[in-house]
Amino acid sequence: MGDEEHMNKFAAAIVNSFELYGFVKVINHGLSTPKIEQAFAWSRRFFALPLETKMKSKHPPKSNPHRGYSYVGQENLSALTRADRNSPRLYDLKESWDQGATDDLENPNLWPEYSDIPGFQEFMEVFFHECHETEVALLEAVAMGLGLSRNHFDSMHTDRVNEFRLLHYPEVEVKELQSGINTRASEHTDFGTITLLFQDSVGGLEVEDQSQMGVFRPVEAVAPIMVVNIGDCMQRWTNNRLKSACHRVTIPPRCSDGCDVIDERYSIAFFGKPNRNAELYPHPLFISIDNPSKYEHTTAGEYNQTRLVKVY
Ligand SMILES: O=C(O)CCC(=O)C(=O)O
Ligand SMILES: [Fe+2]
Repeated sequence: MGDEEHMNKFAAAIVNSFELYGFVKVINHGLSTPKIEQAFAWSRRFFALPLETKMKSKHPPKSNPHRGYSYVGQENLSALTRADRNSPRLYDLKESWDQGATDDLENPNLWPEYSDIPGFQEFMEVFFHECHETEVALLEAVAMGLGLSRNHFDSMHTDRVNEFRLLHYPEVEVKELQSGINTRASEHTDFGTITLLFQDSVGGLEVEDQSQMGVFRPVEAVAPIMVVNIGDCMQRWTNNRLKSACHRVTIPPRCSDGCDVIDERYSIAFFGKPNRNAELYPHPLFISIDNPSKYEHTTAGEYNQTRLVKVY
C-alpha cells in the first residue's frame, strides 16, 4: 500500500472510531516507549516529593495561570457537569501538575526548584514539544478523514497553547469511591482540540458510549498505547460531527467484584489546544440548511476561560 493510501485508511479509521466510541487507541504514534516510561518515572519522582516541596510551585487558587501543582481536592471538575444538574459536588481524589509552552508569557510555568528535582524541567520541556508534534500529525489525519485539506488545522495550532498534565491518584478504598462524595476524576469533557493520554495498568478510565448516552465503558489501554479523545473545540468546528466525549476515572472493572483497595494510579494527559485567537465557528462543510450551526462565534481563548473558571 502506498503512503497516501495508507494515510487515507488511517484517517478514515480514526474518524470512524471517534464517531462510534468518542476516542481512539493509537500505537506507533511516534513517542517512543522509553520516552513514555521516563515521563512516568519523572511523574512518580515529582509526586513523591514532600507536600511542602510541591506546594512551592502551587497552582494559584484561581484559574490563571493554569500552571503548577494542584493538591488533592483543589480542582473541581464536577462543576462542569454537576452545577448544571444541581447535584452536590463530587471530590476528585487526585493531585496534578500543569505545564504550558516555555515561551507562553501570558501563562508562565511554575517550575519546582532545580535542587528539589534536578532534570525535571529539562525533560518536561522536551517532551512537551514532542507531544505537540504528535498532536499536529494526528490533526492532519483527522482533517483528511473529515474531508478537509490535510493541513487545515495546522495554522490554528502554531502558538502551542497546549497544556501538559501529570496526574496522580493516591491509593484509595473502593468504598470511598462508592460513597457518592468522592471519585478519582468526575465526568467531564476536555476543552481543547484533541487530548493525548497515557495511563498505567491500574485502569479506571471510562468514556461515554456515543450510541448510548449515559452509559460509560472502560477504556483499557495501557501506555505506550495512547488514548486520544476529541475536545470541545473540535466538536464546535465540526458542528458536532465529532463529539467531545464525556469521560471520567473511577473504580477499575477488575475491582468491582471484590478488592477493598485500589492501587495508586498515574496518568499523563497532553491537551492539544487551538491558538487563543482561533475562531471556533463551525467549518462550512458541516453546516447546511438542514444542519445549521449549533454554535455562536467565539475564540478558543475566550471559550477556554469560560470552562477553566468553573473548575478553579
Ligand atoms: O487520568 C485519566 O486517565 C484521565 C484524566 C482526564 O480526563 C483529564 O485530566 O482531563
Ligand atoms: Fe479529561
